Amino acid sequence: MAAGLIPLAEAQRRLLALAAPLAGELAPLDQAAGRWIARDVAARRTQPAADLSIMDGYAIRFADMPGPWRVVGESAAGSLPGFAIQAGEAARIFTGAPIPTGADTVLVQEEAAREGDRMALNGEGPPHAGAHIRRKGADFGEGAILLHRGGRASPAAIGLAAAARHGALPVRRRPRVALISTGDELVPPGAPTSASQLPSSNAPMLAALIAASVPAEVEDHGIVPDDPDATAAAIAAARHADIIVTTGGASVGDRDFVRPALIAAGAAIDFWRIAVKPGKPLMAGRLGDGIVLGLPGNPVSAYVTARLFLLPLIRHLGGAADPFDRAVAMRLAGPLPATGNRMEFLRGCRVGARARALPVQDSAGLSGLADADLLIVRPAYAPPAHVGDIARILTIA
Ligand SMILES: Nc1nc2c(c(=O)[nH]1)N[C@H]1C(S)=C(S)[C@@H](COP(=O)(O)OP(=O)(O)OC[C@H]3O[C@@H](n4cnc5c(N)ncnc54)[C@H](O)[C@@H]3O)O[C@H]1N2
Ligand code: MOO
Repeated sequence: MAAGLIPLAEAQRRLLALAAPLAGELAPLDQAAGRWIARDVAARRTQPAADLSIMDGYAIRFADMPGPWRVVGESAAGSLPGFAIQAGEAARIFTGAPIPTGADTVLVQEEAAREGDRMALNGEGPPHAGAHIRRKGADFGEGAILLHRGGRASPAAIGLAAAARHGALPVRRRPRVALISTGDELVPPGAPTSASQLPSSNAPMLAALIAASVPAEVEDHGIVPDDPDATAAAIAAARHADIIVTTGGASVGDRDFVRPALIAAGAAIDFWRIAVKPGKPLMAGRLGDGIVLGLPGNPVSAYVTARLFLLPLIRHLGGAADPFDRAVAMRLAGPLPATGNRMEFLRGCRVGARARALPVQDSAGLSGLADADLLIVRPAYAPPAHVGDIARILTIA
């Protein structure tokens, strides 16, 4: 591996080792969605709570097939039938209604002919005893562990929690993320620019990436000029955050003030510079109770390192058991050159079921990043790849 550059997996491991998941709190279901479960959650009821009809029709005894039957009552969702059926009797029943005692099968109404309290078979009838009944406890029983610590409160998990009589869920606090953009050349998005200036695109891009991906409270601390005092002041103003993210000023130039400013503020830098392209000058460390993550200034480098480090760190602090994006395998639609001493993340597009790298791979090229719908992951020191070879892919939403 390249001298001094930390391999991706080691850097990711070291970053997550810098801090433990945040405290848990009980959040109402609408506040819990998308966050991670802080402790196992058990069902507070059995679902269904009784044997229920899956269809509109008649509750019967299968032994009485093929009828006819005398209809002796009705069962609708929301109340328990206060009667039982005997031999030769049926009960009108609706979807979701409890099965009366004595009945063991539901005959769907499309296969029944009714006249007054007489009902006869008008079709094939139920195939077996127990047909069209959802059994008590078929979904879950009271006391069963339904949601596990470290799992995500997905939309389905929120529905499951509600069904299990939980109005709130134990989840981790949302990480607070402070974004600091550094560079004399930067102006706020939308402001006029001269030939020596450019709009700061990293903070809005990162805020949007976080909003689309993970639960977090994001604060944009704006643009800081390339100046040691201004950089120190910006870091001091962001110290309450769980994660301070800087972009730019992370490389080796004389005007790269972020690392010295962090060290002066008391940060313990754990690593700097990784064997990843784009994204080499990534820096990570601890500052007080928080984590500082210095992303490169080049916008594509900032995006890629945010995907590889910032989102997993937010998930880790947020309590996720599995904080990393999973790569999927796809065949290549075009050849790729050999790689050098860094692992590469190439911007690419789907071509049918295959992946093709875009022709220009500039780490400042936002139009290419916006066109891309995937990143092709290439190991360091890989030989050229050919059409049809299998590659690892990270998707871009
Ligand atoms: N002699 C060397 N020079 C460079 C090296 C190196 O190893 N030796 N590494 C290069 C690599 S790789 C990268 S990536 C860049 C990253 O450097 P920095 O993180 O210090 O970033 P800056 O120099 O401040 O900016 C780089 C580039 O990105 C633009 N930028 C910065 N912030 C923003 C923003 N918020 N929005 C939009 N664009 C931004 C900035 O204007 C620069 O053009 O260093 C190489 N150099
Ligand atoms: O690490 Mo840099 O992002 O390759 O341009």
